[in-house]
Amino acid sequence: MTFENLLSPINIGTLKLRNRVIMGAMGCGTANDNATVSECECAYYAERAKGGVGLIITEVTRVNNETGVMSPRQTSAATDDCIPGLAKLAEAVHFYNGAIFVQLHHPGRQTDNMAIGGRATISPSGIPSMLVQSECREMTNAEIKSFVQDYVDAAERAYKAGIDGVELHGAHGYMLNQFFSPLTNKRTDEYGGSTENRARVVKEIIEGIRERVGRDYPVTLRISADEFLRESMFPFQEDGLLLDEAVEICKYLVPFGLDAINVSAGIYETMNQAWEPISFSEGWKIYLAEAIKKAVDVPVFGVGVIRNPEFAEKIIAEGRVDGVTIARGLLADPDWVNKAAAGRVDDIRRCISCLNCMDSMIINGMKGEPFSCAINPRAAREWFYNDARQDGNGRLVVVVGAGPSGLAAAQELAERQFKVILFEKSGELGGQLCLANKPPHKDKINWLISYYETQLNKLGVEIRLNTPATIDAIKELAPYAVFVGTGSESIVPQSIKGVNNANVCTSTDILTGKVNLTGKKVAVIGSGMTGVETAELLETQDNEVVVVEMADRVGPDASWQSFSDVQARLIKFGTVFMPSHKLVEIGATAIKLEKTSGECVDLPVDYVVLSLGVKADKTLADEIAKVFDKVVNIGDTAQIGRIANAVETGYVAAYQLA
Ligand SMILES: Cc1cc2nc3c(=O)[nH]c(=O)nc-3n(C[C@H](O)[C@H](O)[C@H](O)COP(=O)(O)OP(=O)(O)OC[C@H]3O[C@@H](n4cnc5c(N)ncnc54)[C@H](O)[C@@H]3O)c2cc1C
Ligand SMILES: Cc1cc2nc3c(=O)[nH]c(=O)nc-3n(C[C@H](O)[C@H](O)[C@H](O)COP(=O)(O)O)c2cc1C
Ligand code: SF4
Repeated sequence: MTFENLLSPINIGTLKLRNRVIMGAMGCGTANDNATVSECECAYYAERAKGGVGLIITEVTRVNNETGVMSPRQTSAATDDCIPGLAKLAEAVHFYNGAIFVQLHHPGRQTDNMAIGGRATISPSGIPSMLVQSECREMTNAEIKSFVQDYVDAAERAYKAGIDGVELHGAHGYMLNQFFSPLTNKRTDEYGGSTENRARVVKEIIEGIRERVGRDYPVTLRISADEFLRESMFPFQEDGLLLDEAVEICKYLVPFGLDAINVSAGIYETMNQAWEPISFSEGWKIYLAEAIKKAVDVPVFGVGVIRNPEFAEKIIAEGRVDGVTIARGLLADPDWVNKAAAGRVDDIRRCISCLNCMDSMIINGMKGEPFSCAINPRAAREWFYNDARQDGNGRLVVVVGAGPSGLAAAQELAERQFKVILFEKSGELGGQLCLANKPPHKDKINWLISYYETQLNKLGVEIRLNTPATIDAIKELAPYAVFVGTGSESIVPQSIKGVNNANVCTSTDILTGKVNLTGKKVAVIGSGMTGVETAELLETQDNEVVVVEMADRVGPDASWQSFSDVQARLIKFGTVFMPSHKLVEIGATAIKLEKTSGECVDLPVDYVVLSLGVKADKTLADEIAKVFDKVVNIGDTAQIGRIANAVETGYVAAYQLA
């Protein structure tokens, strides 16, 4: 397939893009402490420009440093001292013939009071976000006029810096979205009421920018064309902004000087519709962009789980959208466009929608560190891992274990031109990925397994399947270094009476199909991601499932988005959740659970599935460490974690091998 539509140029106003792929904005947390653009940020975006993307949209960029702050190392365009950094960024992207817009943003009510110096957040009607729950107050009419000027001033700074255009962030429940939406805008002045009044603030921003920098400077709008409140786990009593009205807003605003529309969906309380967990299918919300495209005469871009060039090509060829916006796909693989153009589709490392990037944006953000990608350890770290050395000189490295840590290590070592022999005791690559792909809706995990399989074969890694590594076998090879990624195994606490009974197994047994249950009443013990995903598989196999959790809430350590996605489906199945209950004894027909109060209850069940986490078996690792000089433990063998930990430890150790 040649992707002739996807790779054909398109104009956004006066700006000609080299193809129809836009990199969607992602909060990356790579700016300097004073919110100016850093070298790390330039390298991160430059890598995507080098990878061939048509247009890059930066992360949410502040237009106001007082009420408009979201996170510590977020880029700002709110003051003139930001102009030199933005100019450097423009240069870095232009060097690779790319184009870049700054996404101008104000969070309104969707930020923490502490992030804005303890102030109340501001929004059109002072209604607090149910998710963020920050104190919030209504903006005065004068404040709105000043806010418009903030946007105009920031756009002028981008213009002066040589940035190619600006995207007004009117999506995802932030300030401009708060003005658009009848949920958050109950004003009775000229900025509230009718659709036009609710869009007025953006009209004034566009007019102000046009007055300042002329008609030719590209200005686009990102809009959540449906807030999906009906899908929320929060108790909304109204519909918020729906597609029909979003279409009207776009029709109304375009004539004031918008050059393109970038269509997304969702607000914080419906963030699974904004940045989707693994269960959402490719391009599921493209129909929103399609509807807007029918109503306006400027290019319209659609977003959401676009992972394959074939899919992107198809929706453009069918005239549903003018181009695609890809966010996480370009985080996971900055060379997505170049690989598609070269017909190397199999080489694309497709994003698996695990949302580690979003979780890390929040957690790392608090520590002042950039976000990260579970499967691309260089993402937002291109500045640090910038040395593509080929210095292995054929020296032999043995990698033990073909889980994600071993696979990532083998790939980097082979790229450095070490000779790699990979021992795997099972008959397939992937380690626990071959369990992670079994629950419903998790087939994207297979993309990662096949990516590594393709890469390792191309790189000439010698893969020895069905071959447990032994000290003797490794000794015979006299390796320069040994990497040990033997993973982990399920925890089965012997302190629980009856844990070895015939009616007890682990989630691994269910996922591998070693134990097949149907028509049974099953207690899944432990409500981490593996527990609830196993529960879902059991529900699809016609079992009646109870999830038992010792902590006072289910999914205590799980990522909220991914967990709530599975939980919502389990609720529909009728799964019962029992937090604050600790398993103490297993009998043939019932289990004994201890409540936080110390009281014990009996729960009749046929079968018990333990999902109590994993522990590393380091026996082999310890033996290897005694015999060989250069030994590195990676993945769960080094530290129990998830894919992100496995891939990062494998890659970094291979990158650093001296
Ligand atoms: C059901 C389930 C779902 C999951 N879902 C997710 C998810 O959605 N997202 C996420 O981030 N993480 C998920 N995880 C966790 C993730 O899969 C693990 O964190 C990751 O696989 C750990 O990688 P690893 O390389 O350290 O070890 P493993 O994946 O455990 O791989 C170790 C490999 O070493 C091999 N091995 C062991 N001993 C030897 C030996 N002596 N010789 C040769 N080979 C040996 C094993 O056969 C295995 O293939 C899930 C885990 C499970 C069980
Ligand atoms: C970590 C992360 C940060 C994001 N930050 C922004 C942002 O700053 N501005 C924005 O408009 N959208 C943001 N988004 C949404 C993405 O631009 C995109 O719309 C969404 O992830 C769905 O598209 P994808 O499947 O191609 O990633 C973010 C998404 C993620 C995962
Ligand atoms: S962290 Fe996960 S969701 Fe985010 S870009 Fe990487 S693979 Fe995709």
